[in-house]
Amino acid sequence: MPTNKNNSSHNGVYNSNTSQVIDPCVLDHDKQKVIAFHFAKIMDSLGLDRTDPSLQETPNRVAKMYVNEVFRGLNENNFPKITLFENTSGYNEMILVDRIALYSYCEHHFVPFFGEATIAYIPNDHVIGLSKINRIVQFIASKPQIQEKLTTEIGQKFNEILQTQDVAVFIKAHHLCVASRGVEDNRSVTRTSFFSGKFQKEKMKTKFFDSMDKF
Ligand SMILES: Nc1nc2c(ncn2[C@@H]2O[C@H](COP(=O)(O)OP(=O)(O)OP(=O)(O)O)[C@@H](O)[C@H]2O)c(=O)[nH]1
Ligand SMILES: [Zn+2]
Repeated sequence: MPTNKNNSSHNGVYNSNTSQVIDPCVLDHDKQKVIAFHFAKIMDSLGLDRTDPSLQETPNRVAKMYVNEVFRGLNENNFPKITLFENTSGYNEMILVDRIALYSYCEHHFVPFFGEATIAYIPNDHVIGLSKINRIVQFIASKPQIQEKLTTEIGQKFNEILQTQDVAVFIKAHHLCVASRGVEDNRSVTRTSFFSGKFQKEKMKTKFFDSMDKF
């Protein structure tokens, strides 16, 4: 264990700027500070020298990344602003958005899984702004989970927002917990899908898969 003047052995919140440990009761609302404190402990347990200038800010950096970025989907207040338009043209065919970049985290190992999502729906009274589809997918992906749950949650969220049962979701992802450790298979890909309403019919599933970009 390295010796460290920033002392992680106290039961409190670590502040790398002041090198002080703060009573956690004072700041228990502040997730970032609590996470930084505990991440500093993890680093100490691994024998990392947190006095190294390159590592000094790592606990705060990781905490900021967890709360504001990669796990922002845990806080519903971060849900993106949604723009719906009246379906004035009476469009009643499938709308499909393909190749949506997706980054999530495996809840078992806390390492990323990433890939692409395809979303399709048949509108009722409203259509959604296209970029909002990407934003919703990215928001729901931004938390620790398994791919199956992510797929279902995205499908159900679009059912709710678009007020239509006719939704399909397909996700293709690489899991770093499979690729970079454990079985160390960096070739295998996991595919999951969600079908509701008309998309449960074989004909619509075929249409959905035929419309997807094959590359
Ligand atoms: N179904 C499902 N499993 C996942 C997902 N992400 C990771 N896993 C699996 O979760 C399992 C956790 O298994 P454990 O045996 O508890 O963990 P482990 O000892 O690290 O297992 P290995 O990865 O086989 O080394 C592993 O088989 C992972 O591949 C996911 O999105 N869906
Ligand atoms: Zn995993």
